[in-house]
Amino acid sequence: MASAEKSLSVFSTDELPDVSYRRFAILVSEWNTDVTEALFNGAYQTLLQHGAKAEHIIRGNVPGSYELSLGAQWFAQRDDIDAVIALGCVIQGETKHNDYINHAVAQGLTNVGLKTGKPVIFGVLTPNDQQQAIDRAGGKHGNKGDEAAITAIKMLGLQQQVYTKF
Ligand SMILES: Nc1c(NC[C@H](O)[C@H](O)[C@H](O)CO)[nH]c(=O)[nH]c1=O
Ligand SMILES: CC(=O)[C@@H](O)COP(=O)(O)O
Repeated sequence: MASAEKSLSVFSTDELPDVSYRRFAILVSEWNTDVTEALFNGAYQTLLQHGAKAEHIIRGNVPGSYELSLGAQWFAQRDDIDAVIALGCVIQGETKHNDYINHAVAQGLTNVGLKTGKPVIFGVLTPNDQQQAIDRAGGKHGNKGDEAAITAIKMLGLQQQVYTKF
């Protein structure tokens, strides 16, 4: 289902876990900052709205989305971080550079999650143009930052369920 058919900011909040004690890292790419700041604000506010504490949320900036994977690994390896949200915006350019970035960061973030066993959320927009990015960072299709925050919360709930013995 394309974002155009489903708002990135509309989701079921039934059965969300208590995250008042959970600690989150939010990584933000410094490319396309008008977009990534909107993604950050969406993610940050959504975490607060669903029970996370401001003092339990740490922000880190990376030069570009390609660096999100290493930044995520550094945070995810910390004992006091429960989940990492990686935010970026890679707009298609004239060459295939965006493809290489997107594939690298998608695989890189996946690998960090699998290696650490912690939720590492892919909050990277990969639009064809600036308008598509704006539409997904608080525009007509919602905010992928909101979606990334809810995804982190839901995965922590699943983790708690899985590791709670009968
Ligand atoms: N063109 C975009 C980039 N490019 C920079 C890379 O992410 C990386 O920082 C560089 O290749 C050095 O390793 N990054 C974005 O996040 N968005 C873009 O549109
Ligand atoms: C992916 C980007 O937008 C940036 O690296 C510039 O890309 P290009 O050189 O292909 O226009």
